[in-house]
Order: sequence, then structure tokens, then C-alpha cells
Amino acid sequence: MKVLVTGKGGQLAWELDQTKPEGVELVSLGLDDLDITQQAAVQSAVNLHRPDIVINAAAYTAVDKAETDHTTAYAVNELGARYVAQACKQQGAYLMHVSTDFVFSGDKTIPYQVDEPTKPINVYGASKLAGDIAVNDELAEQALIVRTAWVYSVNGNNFVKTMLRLMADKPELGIIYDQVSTPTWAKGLALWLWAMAAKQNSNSMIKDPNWRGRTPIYHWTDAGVASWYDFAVAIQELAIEKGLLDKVIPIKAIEASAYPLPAARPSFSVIDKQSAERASGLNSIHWRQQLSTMMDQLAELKALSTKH
Ligand SMILES: NC(=O)C1=CN([C@@H]2O[C@H](COP(=O)(O)OP(=O)(O)OC[C@H]3O[C@@H](n4cnc5c(N)ncnc54)[C@H](OP(=O)(O)O)[C@@H]3O)[C@@H](O)[C@H]2O)C=CC1
Ligand SMILES: Cc1cn([C@H]2C[C@H](O)[C@@H](COP(=O)(O)OP(=O)(O)O[C@H]3O[C@@H](C)C(=O)[C@@H](O)[C@H]3O)O2)c(=O)[nH]c1=O
Repeated sequence: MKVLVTGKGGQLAWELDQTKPEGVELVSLGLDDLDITQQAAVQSAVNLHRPDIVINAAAYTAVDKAETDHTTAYAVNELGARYVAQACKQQGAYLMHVSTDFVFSGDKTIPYQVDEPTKPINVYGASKLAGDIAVNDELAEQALIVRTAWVYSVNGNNFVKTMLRLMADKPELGIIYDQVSTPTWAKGLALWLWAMAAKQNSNSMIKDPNWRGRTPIYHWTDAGVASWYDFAVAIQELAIEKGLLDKVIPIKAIEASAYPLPAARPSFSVIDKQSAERASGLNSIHWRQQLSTMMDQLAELKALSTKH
């Protein structure tokens, strides 16, 4: 099976590379190799590599910047997704497209189901939703969309690394407690994508009749629920335990209104993973356990860098 991944250099693309199963020929292309906003370049890359499956892990993920850089956010997240989908259509490749919990408004208090109405409250979420619609328009059942949330990895920028930096530098932190979702280690999502790719390649993907004629949507995060505050507290506890931090600082639970940012974020965006677990045969692992394993990786990297 030959798989082409866009967005090399990003968190998910890196974990896809790290977890590549045996027998997969992987072509991973970064922004310098393939800018997905360039229609002809996307078409030529797909024609050149002739992948069985394309995983679109490229995205504009700067949530606050998107509020004032609407044009680039839509160019990458909507048009880019459409161009990738069109190239897949022409080549006969299957597309796995990655989307976000931020397509939801956050008005609920129980997990969002895959077919619930969307209502993004920021530009990033709206541009990602526009990309999901484009994928469905172009490819229908020749694609899947997986929504995830609060992604982190040892490679790339994310909340875990921001917290470790701030916890080392600041005397105390105020972290929002009234935004709730599920932190997700990009490695777990990569493994889910590989499991689904194997099913697609062996024609053993479960076809849910509810999605006939449409692109099926799955939700995948780690298990459990947390606020950013809970997440930060866990990061500090585990960092002390693993020698990534040497002092504890006070962490105050604050309301989102006390931490104004350009983009609004959903106050609740836990997503229901049941259909993704059934379809893949994988069970999600609790976010704190995943965080602990990821931080073991960070500790190993730190040990290596201090040795050299
Ligand atoms: N990070 C998160 O918390 C979440 C992410 N997601 C979704 O998961 C997917 C993967 O996200 P993640 O790995 O975290 O994101 P990253 O921001 O880590 O990676 C995205 C990559 O896409 C690249 N990119 C940006 N513009 C283009 C372009 N025009 N053409 C090609 N590549 C481009 C970026 O390059 P550069 O850095 O140079 O701009 C970056 O390397 C995305 O679809 C995202 O929307 C969903 C929920 C949560
Ligand atoms: C640094 C800091 C942040 N925060 C809050 C602000 C914000 O609501 C929250 C997380 O901030 P970030 O900017 O890291 O995360 P954010 O960019 O909002 O993360 C989102 O990214 C996109 C790509 C997604 O798709 C989402 O699922 C989600 O992961 O933490 C504090 O409360 N205190 C602090 O000191």
C-alpha cells in the first residue's frame, strides 16, 4: 500500500512517519515540497506518486491568527482540502482528511455525535468545516473525515510544550477551567489512521448505511475528559515526576473571560468516539496515560541532549 501524507513537519504527519506499519510505502511531503493551496502542484504530486491513500495532515492551525488572516486560513483549510480531494478523485486514491472539534459551538454538555449539527464560533473552525464540506462534495464515499481535539506530540508546537516552558519561567499560571474537551496524543490518532488505512486497503472497512453517498465522519481523541486547567495540572505533576521540571508553581483555575484571546473557543467540545472505535477495532486510551507516555519521550530526548 502506498500512502501520501501532506503537512510533513506537523505533529500528526511526524507521528504517522514514526508509526508507519511494515509494508507501507510512505511519501511524506512538507510545505516546501507541496503547498496544498496550489492546485496544479497537488495534482502533479498525486499523479507522480500514484498513492492508494492520501492522508491530508496539512492545515492552518493558528486559531488566533486565523481571526485576522481569514484568507490564508480558508486557502489552506478549505481550498487546499478541495484540491487534495480533486486530485484523489482523478487518481482514484482514497482520502483520509483530518478535522477538528472546533466545528462545534460548544453549547452542549454531553459528547458530540458524528452527525450532529455543526456551528463553528471562530474562523479556524469555520474554515475547517468548509474543508470537510469540500471533501464530501468532491469524493463522497471515497474518503473519510476524522475529527480530533487538543492534539500534542513531542514534535511541534502544542499546549504541553507551552506549559512546560511557562512552568519553568513564571512564578504562577492562570489556566482556563471552563473549556472542556479531551487532550489527544497525535501518536494515538496516527495509529487509528493506520488501522483504517489497512482496512481500506484490504476492502474490510465497515460501510455504515447512514453515510451512503456521503463522506463518513469519525471522531477520535484519547479517552476521558479534561479542562485546560486539568490538563495543565497533570502536565506539571508528570513533569515533576519525570524530572522535566524541578519546581512546582501555583496554577490558578480561571474563567475564559479572564484570559481574553482573539478567537472564541467552544466551552465544551468532547466528541463521541464509539463509531471510530468500532470501525478500527481500537480502543482509545485515557488521556493522562497517553500524556505520561509522551512525557517519557520528552524526558528521553532531554537525557539524550544533556549527554551530547
Ligand atoms: N493541533 C491540534 O490541536 C488539532 C489539530 N487538528 C487537525 O489535525 C490536523 C493535523 O494537525 P497538527 O499536526 O496538529 O497541525 P500542525 O500545525 O502541527 O501541522 C500542520 C502542518 O501543515 C503545514 N501547512 C500549512 N499550510 C500548508 C500548505 N499550504 N500546504 C502544505 N502544508 C501546509 C504546516 O506547515 P507550517 O508549520 O510551516 O505552517 C504544518 O507543518 C489538522 O487538520 C488540524 O486541523 C484537529 C484538532 C486539534
Ligand atoms: C498559555 C495559556 C493558555 N491558556 C488557555 C487559552 C486557550 O483557551 C487554551 C489552549 O490554548 P492553545 O492556544 O494552546 O490551544 P488552541 O489553539 O485553542 O487549541 C486548539 O487548536 C486547534 C488547532 C484545534 O483544532 C483544537 O482542537 C485545539 O487543540 O489554554 C490559559 O488559560 N492560560 C495560559 O497561560
